[in-house]
Amino acid sequence: MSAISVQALSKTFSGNAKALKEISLTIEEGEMVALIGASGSGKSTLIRHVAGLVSGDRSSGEIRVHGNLIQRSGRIPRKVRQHRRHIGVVFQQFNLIGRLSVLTNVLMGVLGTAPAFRTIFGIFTKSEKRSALQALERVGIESHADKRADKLSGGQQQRAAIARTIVQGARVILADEPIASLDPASSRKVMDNLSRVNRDDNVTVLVSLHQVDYAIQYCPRTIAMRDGQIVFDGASDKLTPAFLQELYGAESVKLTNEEKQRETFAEAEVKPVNTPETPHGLPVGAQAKTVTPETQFVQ
Ligand SMILES: Nc1ncnc2c1ncn2[C@@H]1O[C@H](COP(=O)(O)OP(=O)(O)OP(=O)(O)O)[C@@H](O)[C@H]1O
Repeated sequence: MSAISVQALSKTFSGNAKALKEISLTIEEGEMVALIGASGSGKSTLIRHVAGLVSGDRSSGEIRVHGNLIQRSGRIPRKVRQHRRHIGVVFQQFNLIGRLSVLTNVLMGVLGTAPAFRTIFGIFTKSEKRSALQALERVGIESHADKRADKLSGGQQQRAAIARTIVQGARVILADEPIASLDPASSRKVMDNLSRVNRDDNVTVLVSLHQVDYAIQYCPRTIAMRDGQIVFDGASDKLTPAFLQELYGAESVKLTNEEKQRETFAEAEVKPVNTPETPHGLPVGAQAKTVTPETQFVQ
């Protein structure tokens, strides 16, 4: 049985052109797959549909995660809550509740398995706390357990979000641009953690990335999207410079000042990933777009 199966998924937002056009894909258990594509190509929309947060068009087929129906013909069944338990979601931002401790945020992973009153009042068992601490240890931030979540750096917050998926017991992690606003050193730590959970726990990971170099380094398989369609699905090392230039077009050279500064800073601090100079026609570690709050979905 596949970990993720998407059949003929289409999505039309009101007043907009189709964001997804008859997308079909299958991801097997234990795979780590990158989702790439220019801004607006449909990556976030696809991830949110797989997570069961958004429903597709009526004309759509179905989405299953580990055989469980997430949606069919644009309808999300009520039972989806049960199935979402096994799906960990990591977003670019807003992953944690800032005023709560890091440990409590990670303990939120037991939501769905513990009785509602316990999670509402923040009553967790010793063994739940122990497993949350162990998860924090696995992602290397156990010393921050008692801090307010909003006191952590962006990269540490992402690692806490990964720890939460571990506590949740997620069999699939959907990560939507988890490193888009991080410097290369933090990005690498987040990707290392995702990769470790994938390798050690056989958790399937689908991660959308703007940094093609990270996709190639961390994900054996890449799915590339353009205008709501899959235009490449295969081994990441088969991506060619010509294809990537075409995929990103002018975006590949459109770096903001902030990104340029981050790159300059990063070069001084750490060696970039895949050191060969722009092997895929993109600046090393560069983001192929500018992320703005407007590009985020409202949950
Ligand atoms: N809630 C929404 N309402 C209307 N249109 C939307 C909505 N969400 C996304 N879209 C549109 O759907 C298309 C795909 O957007 P999506 O955010 O999935 O792309 P993306 O590849 O994730 O881009 P980015 O990398 O900028 O996040 C875009 O044209 C976008 O404007």
